[in-house]
Amino acid sequence: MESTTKLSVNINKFATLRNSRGGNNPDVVKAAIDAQRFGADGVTVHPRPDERHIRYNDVREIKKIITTEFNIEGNCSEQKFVDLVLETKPQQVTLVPDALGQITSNHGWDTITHKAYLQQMTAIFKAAGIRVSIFVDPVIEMVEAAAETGTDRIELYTEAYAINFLNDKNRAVAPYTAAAQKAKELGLGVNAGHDLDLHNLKFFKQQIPWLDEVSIGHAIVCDALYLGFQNTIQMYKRQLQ
Ligand SMILES: CC(=O)[C@@H](O)[C@H](O)COP(=O)(O)O
Ligand SMILES: NCC(=O)COP(=O)(O)O
Repeated sequence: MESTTKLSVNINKFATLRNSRGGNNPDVVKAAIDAQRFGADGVTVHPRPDERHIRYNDVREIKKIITTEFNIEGNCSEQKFVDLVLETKPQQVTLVPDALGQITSNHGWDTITHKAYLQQMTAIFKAAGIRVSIFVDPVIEMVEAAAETGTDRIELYTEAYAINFLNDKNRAVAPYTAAAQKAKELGLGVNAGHDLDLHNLKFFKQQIPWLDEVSIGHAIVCDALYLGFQNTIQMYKRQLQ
């Protein structure tokens, strides 16, 4: 039997648009409420220290209206991020090794080099009842070392898949199916995200039917400009069936 893959809608880009003009339009709390109303299985935010999109206070406000799953992504080397996660207690925290000022996420954790540190951080979040997911490239050794941190899940960084899908989808997905298979053998859940879209999502899910969750933001917001937010969310949900 195929498992259900959850769609968590990343609303960072609503905040980017709001911040470009000041004021509160679009309202990111409303975006989170509507995403859930329109069928999203969860809401993802990725606050960064410069608060250039989602602000720390947005996270507190969004937490109040979450009825599905709240996933907070970010770099746990920032104490402010750790404090925010422990204060707001989302269902899931995704640990992403972004450098300061990085335009968007561009690599996963080196779980071998940073294993002891990730063990320590994973234990802190799990003690607070928060599921932990570690953002990794689709490399078997990184998955194996992630499993030794005590994390519940990994999130596969899918930018390379999205780029290579356009040339050769089977070759593009091969490292991801291998990494996801290894994760499954090691008892880890598997999430995925970054540059997933209406073209490449269905094939990814077909190749990794046990995928637990995808978090998608940029493409959903771009598609919503033409197709509407509700319709877009429903279209993405159908790719995961
Ligand atoms: C971890 C990951 O791949 C996404 O969270 C990505 O970083 C989205 O963030 P931006 O919307 O800031 O690009
Ligand atoms: N974890 C990935 C995410 O939240 C959204 O990434 P993207 O769809 O904005 O590239």
